[in-house]
Parts: sequence; structure tokens; C-alpha cells
Amino acid sequence: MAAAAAAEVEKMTTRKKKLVIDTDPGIDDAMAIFVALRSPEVELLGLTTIFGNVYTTLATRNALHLLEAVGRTDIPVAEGSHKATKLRIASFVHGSDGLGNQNFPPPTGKPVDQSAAAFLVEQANLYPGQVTVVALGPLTNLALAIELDPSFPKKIGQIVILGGAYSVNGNVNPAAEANIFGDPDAADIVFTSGADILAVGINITHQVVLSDADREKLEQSDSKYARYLSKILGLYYNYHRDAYFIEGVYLHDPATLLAAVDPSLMTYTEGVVRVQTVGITKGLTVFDTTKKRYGEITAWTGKPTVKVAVTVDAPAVVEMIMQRLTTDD
Ligand SMILES: O=c1[nH]cnc2c1ncn2[C@@H]1O[C@H](CO)[C@@H](O)[C@H]1O
Repeated sequence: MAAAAAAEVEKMTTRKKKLVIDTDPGIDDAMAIFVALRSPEVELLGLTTIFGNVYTTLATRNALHLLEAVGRTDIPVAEGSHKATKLRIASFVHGSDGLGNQNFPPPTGKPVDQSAAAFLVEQANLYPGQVTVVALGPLTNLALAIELDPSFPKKIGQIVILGGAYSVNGNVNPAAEANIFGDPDAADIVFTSGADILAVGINITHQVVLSDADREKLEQSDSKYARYLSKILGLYYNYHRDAYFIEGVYLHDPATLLAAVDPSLMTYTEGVVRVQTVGITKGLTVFDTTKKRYGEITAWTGKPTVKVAVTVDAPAVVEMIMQRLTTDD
């Protein structure tokens, strides 16, 4: 009996985290996908695609291409929604092909015959409470999954969101961060859905910088992941130099992926997040720390709380990313 219990404990502690990455690849998305593939703690169930850095069709093509580039065609790709209210594509950050204007040949594989939202609902039903979705683009697919199955928020294990700018300016405009701005209505649905949510904003990811020295190390590494990334990083570096006046690039997506793998890399505070969906502050994430009892009912009152990252061990995150990308399987 004791042995059986011990075996069960062993199974629990060695069980890999089941992840689905909802992604708009994207240069830092490529890094995040590769870090996931190099993470022994992770079982990658699939990729779902979304517009943002590129249109959804290209996101699907790039997701398939990235998996082919590193020999992981065993991982399914489900294509996501093509539409938000108004599409804004960040080709100025990632290039018109989304992968540093390298114009790679088209992938040979195809997405599964199922929408991203249906794939997400299916995985949540297959492994209730065990699937973590790492959402690296606008939250349209997740909002559609909730529409498809209102019990999705309770069945999904956790949703780790790269999205929002908490007490700092946005990166689209002073109000809004790109992923939330991409579909603010979807974001508000997801944030107030009651799912177990961990949000990582650009107040965190702007602390996680890949320096020029790190880039050189990547270039010197002969891991297939580092070799691939070295090809596509140039444009992303140029963008950061021009837009942010920094030598280095922000590791938004891989940092968020690692928060899903090891939440102890960040600290969090809990409260209610609502998203502004109209006007000049469209896409603004407004966080109520629930520290004050307001005199009247507000749009935040009684809404489910989420965890928002407030600090990050940035050197540890960068080191983990570098370690995983500069070694091979
Ligand atoms: O200046 C920008 N405008 C639009 N998108 C950006 C910018 N910088 C980075 N990203 C992309 O949006 C997410 C983080 O907000 C990341 O996925 C990043 O690749």
C-alpha cells in the first residue's frame, strides 16, 4: 500500500506539464516554441495559431515550418480565427514573413482539420484540469473556445497570458499592449471568465532582454535551435534599436512560456483585470488590486480574480532560455 502510494507520488512529481501554445509566429514566438520543445518539464500537445505578428494563414504556415525546421512534425497545429474587429499586423517588428524576412520555403505539413478553438476544447476535455494554454497572441481563440463550451474555463488547467501593460505604457500606444489591442473584446471575455489565469505584461517582459553578447553565444552554438534563431534575429534587433533605443531584444514570448513551466521565476499579485474595448484607450488593461472597497458597484465588482506578474528574476529567465536553446536534444 505504502509502495503504491509512493509510486503515485512519484508519478505526480514526474508528470510533465501538458501545454498548448496559442501563437502568432513571430520571432520571439519561434524562440518560445523552441524553448518549450527543449523543456523536459513540458509535453507539448499542440500549437494553435492566431493573427497578431502576422495574419493567421501565415501564422499557421510558420508554426508548421518551425516544427519541420527542428524535426518535430509529430506536434499538431490547429489553425485559429482569422478575424478580430480590426486587424493590425506587426510586420514592422517581425518582417513581412513573420520570421525576419528569410522567406523560408513553404512547409510540407498541414494543420489538423479542426479549428483552434475546437482543438482547445478537445484537449481540455481529454485532460480536465491538466492543460496549460500559453497564449502568446491576441486572445480570440480562447474567447471562441469559451463561446463553444462555457465550461472551458473550469476544465482548462491554467491560461498563461502574454498580455497587458500593468502600470506602464503600452507598446502599440501609451495605453495598449499589442496582444490585448489585437482583440480587446476577446481579452475582456477571457480575463473575466473565471479560469485560472496568470498574466504576464510588458512591465515584466521588458526586463527580460537578450543582449548582444547572448546573441553572439547563440551564433556560436551549433544546436539546431540556436542555428535557426541566429538566422531570423537580425530584424528583431534592428527594430528594438530603432523603436526602443536599446541594444538587445525583449524576450516577451519565451519569458511567458517559462512562467508556465516554472511560476516561481516571477511573483504575482491577485486582482480583477478588465479591458477597455473602445475609445483612445482601447486595449488598456485596468487592474483592480481589490485593496479598496468602493462605495458603489463598479465594472470590476464581483468579477473573478486573476494573477498578474509583478516581479521577475530576469537573469534566471535569460539563463534558462539560453541554456535550453544552446543545447540539443
Ligand atoms: O512595438 C510593438 N508593436 C506591436 N507588437 C509588438 C511590438 N513589440 C513587440 N511586439 C509583439 O507583441 C508581443 C508583446 O506585446 C510580442 O509577441 C511581440 O512579438
